[in-house]
Amino acid sequence: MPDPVAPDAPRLLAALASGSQAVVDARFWGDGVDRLIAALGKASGASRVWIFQLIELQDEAVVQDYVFEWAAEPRYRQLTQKRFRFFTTFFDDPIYQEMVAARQRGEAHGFVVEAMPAGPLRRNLESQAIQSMVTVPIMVNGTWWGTLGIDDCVRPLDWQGTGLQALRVAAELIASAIYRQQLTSRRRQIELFQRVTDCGIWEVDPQSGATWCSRALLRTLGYPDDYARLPIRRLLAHIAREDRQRLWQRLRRCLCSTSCSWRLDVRLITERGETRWHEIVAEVVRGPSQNVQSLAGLIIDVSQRKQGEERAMVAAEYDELTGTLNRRGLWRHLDETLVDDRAPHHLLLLDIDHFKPVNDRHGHPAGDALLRLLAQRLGGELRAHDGLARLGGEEFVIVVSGLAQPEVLQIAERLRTCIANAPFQLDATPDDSVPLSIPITVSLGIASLPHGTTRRHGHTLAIAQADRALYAAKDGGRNRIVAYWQLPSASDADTSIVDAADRRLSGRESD
Ligand SMILES: Nc1nc2c(ncn2[C@@H]2O[C@H](COP(=O)(O)OP(=O)(O)OP(=O)(O)O)[C@@H](O)[C@H]2O)c(=O)[nH]1
Repeated sequence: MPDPVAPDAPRLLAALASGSQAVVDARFWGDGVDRLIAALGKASGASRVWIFQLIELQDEAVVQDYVFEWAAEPRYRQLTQKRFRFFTTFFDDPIYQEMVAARQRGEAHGFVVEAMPAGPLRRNLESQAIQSMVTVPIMVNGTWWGTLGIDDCVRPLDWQGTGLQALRVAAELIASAIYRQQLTSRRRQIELFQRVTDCGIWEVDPQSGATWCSRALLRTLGYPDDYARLPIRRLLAHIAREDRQRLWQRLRRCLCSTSCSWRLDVRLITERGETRWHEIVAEVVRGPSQNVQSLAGLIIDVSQRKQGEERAMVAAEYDELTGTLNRRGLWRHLDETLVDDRAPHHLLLLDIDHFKPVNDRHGHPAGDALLRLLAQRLGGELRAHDGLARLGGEEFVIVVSGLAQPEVLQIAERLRTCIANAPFQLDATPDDSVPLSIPITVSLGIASLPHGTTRRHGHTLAIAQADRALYAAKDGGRNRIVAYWQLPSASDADTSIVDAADRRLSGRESD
């Protein structure tokens, strides 16, 4: 066996210098690596320089891919050979298994094949006509990413000393190029993700109150991309006042509990002063003693979704013909209004007198137009927070709060007269070629919304009592008001009428 020769160290160091410049200058990191390994190959006089990337480390084998190569002559080329595409090497040789374990620790190996103990590894190298080999692991961010290797198929090269140190530096250079490339591609992914999803990224340090916001979020809020400090209070000032309280509550609840994530819709005030709905998605990172170490997440522009939800809510809770609340909307309005259990609440049931002849004489479209005008006129007489709903047909419900019985009777009287005193002016319809003036009257039944019962029962009872009062008003000649408490048979315990009202409210009774 000829004596091993050492590679020419000064030439290797010069190659390292020119190669490292190439790595720094290259627009695409792979081009720089190609030039570095070519410089190393030429300076060492070796047959081949290669880089394997680690794909998967298994219990019994390692899967790698051949990703870079420089060859002194075409006959030394292996990169294009199919057998090196995602190839698996089994640990059937303990020397190889130990080598893989050492690579994970960042250790290099140099060996002359003829001096190796017999076994699968030596046979493998001999089958490739390799006389000597050196391998240096490429450690990216402390983890074995792949291996830089040099094969000599002509001489036994001895890679100790300066030669090996030069290769270690080369592996470091390659690792930093890979790391830079990983960071760039991660930044690109984040930017793309933000552009596509209209979202920003944020992080809060609960100890110091310091925040970090992604560029997109800073831009949305009107700060420069590289804005240095944005204290949490300043960040929260961009949340609409009505939502800030909810957000604080959620933050406090999360800090006191063991929950790890939450979501909340808030209105965000953008740099242009626009208010846009955003969804905050938060993830809590806790330490070993459950203490909150950081709070981070996304803030996603959901204004389009909110508009859709609002449109759906309007469609679900408002009457298509008149624009007033429908039955479902009335239930929600009652639920919200009756939260204040101390104020008196009253329910007025209003029904057009002899509406059928209007339809019969002028046609359904004229009847519809009249219902629309009636709703407008009633709305004009009511306060913004009074509820106006169409139960169906020509029957409306009005909910008034905070007024005593005499005042409620006055309101009902005002509604009755404002309708009876001025006929409704209708445009010409297919049935009537001239504009119409239709006088109508309405009858009203009034009931108090009872306190101290379950909501559902209270609503139903009030509707039933108002219905009974309305029936009395119709019976008494129409165009009049009757309050349930004025009826001789009035009794809060009268539940026989509730079932009928229940049917009416849940729409089981035909309109
Ligand atoms: N144009 C129109 N008519 C409706 C609508 N819903 C119900 N109606 C009509 O309203 C009329 C209600 O008639 P009735 O229940 O007999 O009551 P009325 O004629 O108003 O008589 P009283 O209530 O007893 O004073 C019927 O002709 C229904 O067809 C609607 O959405 N549009």
